[in-house]
Amino acid sequence: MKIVVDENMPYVEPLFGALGEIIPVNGRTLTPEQVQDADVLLVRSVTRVNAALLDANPKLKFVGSATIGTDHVDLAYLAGRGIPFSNAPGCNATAVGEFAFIAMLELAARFNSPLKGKVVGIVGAGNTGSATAKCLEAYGIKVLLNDPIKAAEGDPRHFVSLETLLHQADIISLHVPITRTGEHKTLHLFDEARLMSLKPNTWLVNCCRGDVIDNQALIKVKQQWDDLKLVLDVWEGEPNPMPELVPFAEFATPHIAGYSLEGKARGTFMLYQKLCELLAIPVTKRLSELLPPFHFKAVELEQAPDEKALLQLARFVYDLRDDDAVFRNGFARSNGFDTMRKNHKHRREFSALALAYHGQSEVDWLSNLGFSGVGR
Ligand SMILES: NC(=O)c1ccc[n+]([C@@H]2O[C@H](COP(=O)([O-])OP(=O)(O)OC[C@H]3O[C@@H](n4cnc5c(N)ncnc54)[C@H](O)[C@@H]3O)[C@@H](O)[C@H]2O)c1
Ligand SMILES: O=C(O)[C@H](O)[C@H](O)COP(=O)(O)O
Repeated sequence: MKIVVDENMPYVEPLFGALGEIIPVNGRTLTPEQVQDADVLLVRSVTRVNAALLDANPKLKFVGSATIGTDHVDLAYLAGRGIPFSNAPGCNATAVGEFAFIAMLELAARFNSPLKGKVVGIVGAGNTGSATAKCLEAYGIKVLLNDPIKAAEGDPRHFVSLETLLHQADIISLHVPITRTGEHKTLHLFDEARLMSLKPNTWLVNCCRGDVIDNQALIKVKQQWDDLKLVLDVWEGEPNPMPELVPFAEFATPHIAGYSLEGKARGTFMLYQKLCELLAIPVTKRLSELLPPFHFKAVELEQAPDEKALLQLARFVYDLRDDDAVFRNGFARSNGFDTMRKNHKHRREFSALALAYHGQSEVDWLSNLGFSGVGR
């Protein structure tokens, strides 16, 4: 069995090695010739999976994408040909939630304006939006959710309209898929008019898809309103973000919000499980076997952390400033965006860090935030 795999997908060898011959490829430049005799194709978000790529392959048995988003895959085409497809919903939700939360803590520290006491509006209350809300609520932050689709489906959580959210939230975090048609389309959901309607001193975090914000309009608005603070992980025109926009972002990163080691491992593992199911063979590998130990065994707390100490703890796990510095230095270089993504030193999730403390009940919220081993 020939398994053609994006070379940026970790843990392929230990999971798929026994199932067939693994052929690593550059996902961004993958050609029909490279995939014409594949039995299995495993991609990430940079590969357009469509008729142009696959028409020449008569034997494909499975396509997997180790991602949450599916906007790069022509699902109707695969269904029409009867080729099973699976993505990895939720695989990197914790990573994105923690990324957004850490970004808010970083902004709070940079502008000496505590996160505690602010209201955060989350647009899109699926896996990543809910993971962000979980972190914020664990820390005692009021969260407003906007998701007209979930609301209409009868999701029991309380939802507000986008207008209410824009009016009441101090921070807005975007967690919608990119959709270009329909009643709830998200393409340029944040267009010039909506950006102009943001409250003074709003913080806007985008780690879903670049074109959910009209980036040209964002530049225009930022030229007028310096008090709008931006965290941008995703960009219109990836892998070539608008160079004028980058200096306007407080934190700028190359679409790596979901790049925790745990998230990437979960993504590959979910595809392994799916292929085993399709081939009717047992799942013999375990996700926990894949992850290396974290370099800090445990951190002992003398007292329950205040916001400054919480940021220090978060930085043990992931220091966003490092990725921001690398991005500013490298995004404009030829192939810079993709090179940064390829070479990204995958960070860990809060769960990798154990915390030790005498008074368990005072720090229960740190367990809810995701740290492990809290209390002793
Ligand atoms: N930056 C990254 O590394 C990264 C990582 C993971 C996911 N993503 C992106 O984030 C997106 C969201 O991921 P997810 O796992 O939360 O997906 P999800 O499908 O679990 O949730 C998306 C939610 O958005 C809601 N929604 C759709 N249109 C909306 C609209 N117009 N207004 C408000 N809500 C709307 C849906 O009802 C759904 O609940 C993905 O599609 C992907 O594009 C980016
Ligand atoms: O949709 C997703 O899951 C994310 O955007 C994902 O993190 C993208 O990463 P990539 O597949 O491009 O490596």
